Amino acid sequence: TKVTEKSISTSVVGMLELVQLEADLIDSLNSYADELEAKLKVLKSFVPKLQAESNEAVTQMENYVSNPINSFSLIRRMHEDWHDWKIFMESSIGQSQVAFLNKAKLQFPTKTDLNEASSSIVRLQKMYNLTAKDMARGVLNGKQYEASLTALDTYAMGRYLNKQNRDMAREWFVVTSELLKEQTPLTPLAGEREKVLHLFAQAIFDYEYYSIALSVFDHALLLANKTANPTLLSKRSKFEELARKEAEMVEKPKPKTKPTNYEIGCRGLFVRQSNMKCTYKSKDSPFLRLAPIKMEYLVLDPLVVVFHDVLSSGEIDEMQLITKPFLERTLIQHAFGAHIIQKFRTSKGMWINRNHNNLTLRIARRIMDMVDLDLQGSEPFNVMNYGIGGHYNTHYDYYNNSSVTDNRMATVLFYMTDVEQGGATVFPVLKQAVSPKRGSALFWYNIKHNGNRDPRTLHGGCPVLVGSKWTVFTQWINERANMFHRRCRKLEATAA
Ligand SMILES: O=C(O)CCC(=O)C(=O)O
Ligand SMILES: [Fe+2]
Repeated sequence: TKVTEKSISTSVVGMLELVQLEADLIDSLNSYADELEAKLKVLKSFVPKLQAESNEAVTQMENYVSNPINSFSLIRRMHEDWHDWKIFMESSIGQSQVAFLNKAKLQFPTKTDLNEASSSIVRLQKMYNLTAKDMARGVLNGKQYEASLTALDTYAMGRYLNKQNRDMAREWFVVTSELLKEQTPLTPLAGEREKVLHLFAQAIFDYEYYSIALSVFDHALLLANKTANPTLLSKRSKFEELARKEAEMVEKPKPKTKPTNYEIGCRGLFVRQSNMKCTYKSKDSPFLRLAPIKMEYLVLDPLVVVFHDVLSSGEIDEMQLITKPFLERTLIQHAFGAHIIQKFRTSKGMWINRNHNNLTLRIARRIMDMVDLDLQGSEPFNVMNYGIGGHYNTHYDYYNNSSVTDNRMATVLFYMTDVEQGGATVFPVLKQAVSPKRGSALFWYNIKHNGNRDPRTLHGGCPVLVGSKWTVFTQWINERANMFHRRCRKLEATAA
């Protein structure tokens, strides 16, 4: 199934193009201003000269036209010059800039893109327990970033949330009303400040957040600083009355629901277990003899292991380079083979064969060295890039369908970037959270010794809060080629 939706917000790569496009549009707007200015300059310098000539004529009309030279000149001017001025006035300005804008429009984010981006913000807000106010000021998990939202941004969030969560929408509209008092929105259609405030007050009123609407309305009156006219005053008393009723009706804020294990894990609040064990895996293969792998056991049953520094920086760069052009919105596989886009999983991804090139072959060999499993029959590498709020909700990697004969017995997950905040891989049942670290890999068994699926391996990729979870790539290892290991796992033997 081919997806045509661009899904800009689901990957950082898509966002880079948007940044460049906006810069180009601003340049174009600037040259539009230059053209306007050039036209204006002609006018401003010519009009006074025209006026001087005309003034002389008007103040002594008869005298002026009785001179043949003046009258000839007047006739000629009226016959010729004013046609030229008409052409000048009618000549449209900035046509090339308008054309550029029209072309650029094709690349603009769609309504779906904006909805996805909004839903990512909501996801982050819920998952990391963030306030709208902090987010608007660029404070994420207590850390101040050089980023902020405008009143138009926070208003868009309120509008998005209005139908699904009025409490959260209210929070965003409150921030909007505060921002409106500090700043004038940067939109050419807004006009003067007072008018903008009235427009927002009305819009928020229409969404039935009366006390917020009233506070914006009052600020508009304050700015106008003149005795408000009767129409405005009667409107205000309507706002006020509804705001009063609203205050009586507002329910107490609901007690916060207890965070789930997944949320606790994503927030980095699992207690670190102290019985962890580290070792070097060094025998068996030429690669390992040269470069022993640092192994960290997170859980022994089911086995969950982190391998440190297993991909070099150069290998990662190359991997990103060859996969970048092919990243597409990841789909979730559903019953009957249907693939659909889901909020459940927001990322861009692609499949790449293990025998794609020397690098992928080398990585495949390394996986076998690391975990002593055969990759024959397993799916290709799956490369992923998570964008704003990108995540993969909790799931099992194995198929639950009993007709599946070759299930994903184990998973290796390589991290190709550090993620500044968020983006951990969390196992809520095992109470384990692994933060992405460029070059390291996470490994676990999905299937038990007896061949049964192991539901304790439930896991998910937490939403990325800050940073880009760059192409985590996953190798799901199927079991058919590894029947022997199901009963006799070398790795676990090493651990014991
Ligand atoms: O990105 C992650 O941390 C989890 C990815 C995952 O679970 C998967 O690819 O199956
Ligand atoms: Fe998974």
